[in-house]
Amino acid sequence: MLSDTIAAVSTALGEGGIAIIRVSGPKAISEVAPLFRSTTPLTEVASHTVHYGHIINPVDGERMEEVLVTVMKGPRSFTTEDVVEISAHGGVISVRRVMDLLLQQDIRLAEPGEFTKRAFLGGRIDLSQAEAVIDLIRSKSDRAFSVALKQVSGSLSERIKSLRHTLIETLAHIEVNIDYPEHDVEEFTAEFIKAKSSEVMEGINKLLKTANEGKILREGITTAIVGRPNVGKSSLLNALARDNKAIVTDIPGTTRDVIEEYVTINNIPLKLLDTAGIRETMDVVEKIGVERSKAAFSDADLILLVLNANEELHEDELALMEQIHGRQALVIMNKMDLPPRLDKAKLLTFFDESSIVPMSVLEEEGLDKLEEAISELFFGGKLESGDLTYVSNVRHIALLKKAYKSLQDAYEAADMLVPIDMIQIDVRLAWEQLGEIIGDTAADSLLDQIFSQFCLGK
Ligand SMILES: Nc1nc2c(c(=O)[nH]1)N(C=O)[C@@H](CNc1ccc(C(=O)N[C@@H](CCC(=O)O)C(=O)O)cc1)CN2
Ligand SMILES: Nc1nc2c(ncn2[C@@H]2O[C@H](COP(=O)(O)OP(=O)(O)OP(=O)(O)O)[C@@H](O)[C@H]2O)c(=O)[nH]1
Ligand SMILES: [Mg+2]
Repeated sequence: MLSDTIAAVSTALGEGGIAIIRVSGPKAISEVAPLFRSTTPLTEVASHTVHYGHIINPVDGERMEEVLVTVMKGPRSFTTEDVVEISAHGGVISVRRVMDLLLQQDIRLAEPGEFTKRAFLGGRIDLSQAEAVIDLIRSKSDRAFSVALKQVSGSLSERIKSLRHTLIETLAHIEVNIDYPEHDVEEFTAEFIKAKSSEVMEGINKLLKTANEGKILREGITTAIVGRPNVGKSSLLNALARDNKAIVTDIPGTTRDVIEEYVTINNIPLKLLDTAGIRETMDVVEKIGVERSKAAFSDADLILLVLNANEELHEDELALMEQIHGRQALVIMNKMDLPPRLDKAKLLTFFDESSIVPMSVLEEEGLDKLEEAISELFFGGKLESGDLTYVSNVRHIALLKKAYKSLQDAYEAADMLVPIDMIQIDVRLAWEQLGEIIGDTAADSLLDQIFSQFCLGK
């Protein structure tokens, strides 16, 4: 199969130390060679070697950029094709000059994710490994990164393959029974199918159990800091982020827009949203801010309701507490450094003692208690340690659930001694659904959809 030769900038655009331009495809070496002047022509260098030289304009020989060029010959490369990487001086112009010349050769601009797609099509990685490459780039905490890195190396694929292996054995057994019914007793095959389906269902369940934690690791806990104006919401965001990201003043209504900040607490990634104080207002801008606060409030996985302990509860706060009912939430009694005026007994009609955290953000009191309460709320204090194999991708979760359902159908059919060839259909379906996770049985449209989520140059 002969594919196009593609090129893209693989480093972040903008000013930087070095920019890497990646070229992959059957003509990578022959098409870059005329643009590269060095002691050895590119067509003669050994694989996995680096060469100093200049990118030149092939028309007049003008030096366009000073570079290092790496050659990796397929199949021993990331894409499994011939790969040439050009390390240029970082910067917008340098990258443009090199890219312009490349695209005048028989080379086209790569689509987002196309290098990784080729690694997949070349059989170097399967689909779940390729998807983990996006997770690597997007991960927001060390642990999420470690989980993704393990999946890139094939941890989830191994599990899926082993489950599929069991299903193939089962299908083979069924096949024998259909072809040579005299060799087998139908009841015996039914028992065999039941045992094998249970075994695989158990394996699927084990993976699905990691989904919740996996999703949190991957996406972080969306945490909305809400409350009335001036209670100290922005101060809290700054304290948790250990940064002065949000503007803090003693003027109620300071925060107008939702401010986002990623923090990790005991290895749990949190996407913190500081919101405008919720109140009735005539100010047009503040009004929009309050609407956004309410939207953030409804979407959040965790709500941090901030109260001013120096004031009595306001009716707006009572209304908020009503709405919080049934959600994951903590109440922060802020400004404990001031004389207490808030009636804690009233809070206890809405919340457990353990969900109420007294603090003084100003004096940095109680921050550790809040961090403890958050990790306690989500993982009983700690993330499961040890095994880093998680399913976190919604596509994988949906397919695991489908496969589980198919096997449940197979199990029940076997239990009722339904004709074997009917049961075979369900087992085969489960095998295909699991296969879709690793891309063994995936449609082109699915591949396009997955790889288009990547950045350009990946
Ligand atoms: N410059 C550069 N850095 C990079 C990448 C890249 O493509 N280029 N990667 C990509 O995104 C990641 C590294 N991943 C890679 C994985 C496999 C191969 C590779 O060439 N594998 C061959 C040869 C292995 C060997 O010689 O032992 C193979 O598996 O056959 C390269 C990079 C991160 N850093
Ligand atoms: N005494 C005391 N003052 C605090 C404390 N936390 C915050 N403040 C002060 O309260 C005022 C309001 O703080 P912000 O963090 O801007 O409050 P906010 O809830 O974000 O206010 P809006 O954005 O207007 O909704 C500032 O003057 C802070 O310095 C605290 O623990 N004790
Ligand atoms: Mg604020």
